[in-house]
Amino acid sequence: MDEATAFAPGHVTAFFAPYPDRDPARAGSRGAGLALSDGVEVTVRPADGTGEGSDPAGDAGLASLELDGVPAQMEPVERVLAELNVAAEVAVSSDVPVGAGFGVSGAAALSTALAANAAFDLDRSENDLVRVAHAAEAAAGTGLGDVVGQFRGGLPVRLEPGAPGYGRMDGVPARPRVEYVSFGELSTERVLGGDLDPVREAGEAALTRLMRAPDEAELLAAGREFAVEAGLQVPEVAEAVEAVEAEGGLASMAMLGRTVYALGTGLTDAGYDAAACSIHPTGATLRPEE
Ligand SMILES: Nc1ncnc2c1ncn2[C@@H]1O[C@H](COP(=O)(O)OP(=O)(O)O)[C@@H](O)[C@H]1O
Ligand SMILES: CC(C)(COP(=O)(O)O)[C@@H](O)C(=O)O
Repeated sequence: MDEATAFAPGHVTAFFAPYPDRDPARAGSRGAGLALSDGVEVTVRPADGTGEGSDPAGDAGLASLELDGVPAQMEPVERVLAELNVAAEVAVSSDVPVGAGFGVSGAAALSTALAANAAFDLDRSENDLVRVAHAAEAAAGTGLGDVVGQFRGGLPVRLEPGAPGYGRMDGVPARPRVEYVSFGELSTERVLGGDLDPVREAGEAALTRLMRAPDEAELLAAGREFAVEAGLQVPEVAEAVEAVEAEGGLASMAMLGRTVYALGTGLTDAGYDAAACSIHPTGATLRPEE
């Protein structure tokens, strides 16, 4: 095939308990979040234009990457192509801001894996491609739980950490409208490189709370409590969450970004100029051939 395109939903983590591991396929997080209809589309094109199988010359990897038309770097994408042993040009376009808690790096890695498999006829299974993307993301230090959530869709719950074969998923059976406002980036690498004990403790408490009553309101409430307990809340987000609650709505902080998300019309009701989307029901997918 000349080229292939895949889509992965943005993934907002409501709360997480990180479990790093030397094996990046076993590394991951427990927690829960929201897979959004807004997300990331990736087109993969063989660098030599032939698209015939893997690259025996040994120069496999990323030939070039554009993010919304501008040359950019994304380590998880580079790692996916190196692991799949193909040389490709990658074009990423994102509906959601990068570095702001929507798991753009995980979505780009997962879409790249799905599209590269099609473009190069690699004959890998979906679980295998998810594992490659998950391990690339964990090894790059840009995320732990986004890829498996983005593959599942809905309101994914990570009961056990890790790629397919190691992790275990569940979900919250609801499909709310979601609004979000982003105030900017928060470094995932910096938080994951810091003291994870308080984050893990708060994440475990939030997961226990959610699984007692797994609905959308509890997901938001558990996320709100987690942000405070884990010491991750940032002032602009806290202010917006309070403004939404003052109008009777539910909001919380997107991990890990300076981003607030709300159910329904919570942010517009509080006077914010918010983006709106729905829950992505099925998760990441190859775009059908035209
Ligand atoms: N302009 C940019 N701003 C922020 N990150 C960028 C940009 N261009 C490329 N990147 C890459 O995008 C990824 C963002 O991933 P991450 O920090 O996990 O944020 P997100 O919350 O979107 O997943 C990183 O791999 C980073 O190197
Ligand atoms: C919270 C995070 C560790 C990072 O999320 P992001 O900054 O969106 O890449 C996520 O991967 C998770 O495990 O839940």
